[in-house]
Amino acid sequence: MSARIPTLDIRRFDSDRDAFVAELGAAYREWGFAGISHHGIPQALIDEAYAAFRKFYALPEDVKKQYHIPGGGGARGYTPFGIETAKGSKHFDLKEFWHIGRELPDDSKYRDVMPPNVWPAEVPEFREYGLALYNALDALGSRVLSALALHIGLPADFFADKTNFGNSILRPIHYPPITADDIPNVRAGAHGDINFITLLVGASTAGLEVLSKKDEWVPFTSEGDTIVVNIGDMLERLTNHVYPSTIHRVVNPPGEAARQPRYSVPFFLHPNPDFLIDVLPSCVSEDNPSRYPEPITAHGFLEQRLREIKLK
Ligand SMILES: O=C(O)CCC(=O)C(=O)O
Ligand SMILES: [Fe+2]
Repeated sequence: MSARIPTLDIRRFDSDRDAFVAELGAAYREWGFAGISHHGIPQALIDEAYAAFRKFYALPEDVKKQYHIPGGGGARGYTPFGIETAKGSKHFDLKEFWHIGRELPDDSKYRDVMPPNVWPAEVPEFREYGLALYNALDALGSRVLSALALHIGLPADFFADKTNFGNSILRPIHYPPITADDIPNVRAGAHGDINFITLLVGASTAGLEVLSKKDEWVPFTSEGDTIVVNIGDMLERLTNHVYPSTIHRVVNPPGEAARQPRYSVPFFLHPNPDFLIDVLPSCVSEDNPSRYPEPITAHGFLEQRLREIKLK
């Protein structure tokens, strides 16, 4: 495998399925990351959503803080600068962010663990474009999961009824300009994502780095319409590490470039809260015995991890 993270054209999932699934599967086994191009999400939607998110972050701090929900674990609304801290890190990340969750009817059985969204009144279009991007990435994520399922001998629709009420989050992030010199903090400390898979749209400003199997940091800046898609800890656990949740970080740019802000929008695709993460039999072998004899619900796993990153 080359020292470059592959990018694949997802239209081949329809036109050239077997080869596409094999190549995608190989990329994820090696890197836990791949680029996905030709995904069909309109650039206009991505641009409109980014414009709305930027407008929000340009608001005064006291206005933004009105949308912070104390004790809410950052699940919905705004989380100010200086809170999230990568697991095991001494220094908080240099970012502020917003969480958009799934829209559910109030009588949904998942309502107790998936609270309603909040929306910033100052940016009325935030809701429309945020939800449209949420739904588009949810649909794209389902296609990637179909390919990942086929590659490990599961039916293409294996994940459909396990993610249809997934506790997924769209997270517009703002990394403000860095004005202080010699700070120990980085924009995002080295971490693995918690969820099934993450789809990162528009990571076109440099900074994202992925830890290779040789323990080398490999920059991954997407080009054109490419969306970066990586495996999270829940899918790593379910697949007994066949699909690795790869450590990544966002580094501070050198010199003057640090004075530029960075925006990015990951979509964390989660399973349904009551999905039981129990190692798949097809991912257990003599060479790779089960690493997790005890199953755990997706919600139980999430709670544990939120405490570790200081959001709970
Ligand atoms: O901003 C980025 O490019 C990556 C963000 C990230 O890794 C995360 O929020 O989990
Ligand atoms: Fe991440």
